[in-house]
Amino acid sequence: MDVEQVYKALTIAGSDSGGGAGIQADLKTFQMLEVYGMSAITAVTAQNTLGVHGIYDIPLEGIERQIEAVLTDIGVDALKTGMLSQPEVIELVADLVSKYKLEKLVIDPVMIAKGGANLLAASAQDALRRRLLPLAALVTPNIPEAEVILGMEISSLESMKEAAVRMVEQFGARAAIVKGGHRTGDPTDVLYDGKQFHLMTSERYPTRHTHGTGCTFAAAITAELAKGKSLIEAVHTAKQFITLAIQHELGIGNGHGPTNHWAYWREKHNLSQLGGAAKEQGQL
Ligand SMILES: Nc1ncnc2c1ncn2[C@@H]1O[C@H](COP(=O)(O)OP(=O)(O)OP(=O)(O)O)[C@@H](O)[C@H]1O
Ligand SMILES: Cc1ncc(CO)c(N)n1
Repeated sequence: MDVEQVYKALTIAGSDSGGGAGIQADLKTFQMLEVYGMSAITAVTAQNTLGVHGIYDIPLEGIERQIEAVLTDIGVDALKTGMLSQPEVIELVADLVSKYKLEKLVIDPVMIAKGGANLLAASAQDALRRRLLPLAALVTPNIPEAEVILGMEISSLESMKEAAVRMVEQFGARAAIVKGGHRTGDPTDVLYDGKQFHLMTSERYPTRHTHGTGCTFAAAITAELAKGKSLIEAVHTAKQFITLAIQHELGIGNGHGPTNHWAYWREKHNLSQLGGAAKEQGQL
């Protein structure tokens, strides 16, 4: 029987005890896209679907050792960053990405959780712009994050395009995708790859269960890049992955619940979907 190659991806991010965002969302996504997932935890959050109840930063040395342990033995085909919390963590990640010449770096510039908790110190914004963006193969801001990074208002498709171009031309990312989840109507994400725009629109599902959508989307892109897919192919697969994950919400928790990380795999294998949406529609 044929045996296929194993591809490896690393996430450097915060832990979400509720399992819907952060490290947990990333590892679930890597697994469902058949990529071997590894993690370096930057902060532990006590979190559920109702909000963030505590944040406990991991000492810098502990973060460095996790990343070095993975890189010096197992190696990575692609990596992503999520919640980096403090400016020193950004400096450390930038140093290690340069030291190990890691090319396939996806930066999800996580700043604020859906419930409003701050996941990136204000003092870290400058380090993010100065140190991390120039190393990014792709940066994946939502609209409020792009507004903070660029100091501009984004209220139209045209300004989303301008924001994506500025991430590349002014801050040195090789590509940028500005996500449209925070606008009304069917969400359009704007990708600028340094040469041209690619617009991706999906149906908007009217659900409150969108906790961790950004993490899941960026993790899916990272997994596909790890397999050697082109940026455009990776983003298209990730868009399908996140759209199905939102469509087939699990209906877990009393607040903003997680997305369904099984949905893409189950659709691909022609299996019926798991979850709360089916229950509400009377199918269970
Ligand atoms: N209700 C929805 N229906 C369909 N697609 C959505 C919906 N909300 C967001 N998306 C899509 O999900 C992806 C993630 O976008 P979003 O803007 O929600 O990220 P985010 O704000 O960084 O997420 P988070 O901070 O919760 O992790 C994008 O492709 C976006 O278009
Ligand atoms: C740990 C963590 N990372 C990222 C987000 C953003 O969704 C979150 N809520 N929690």
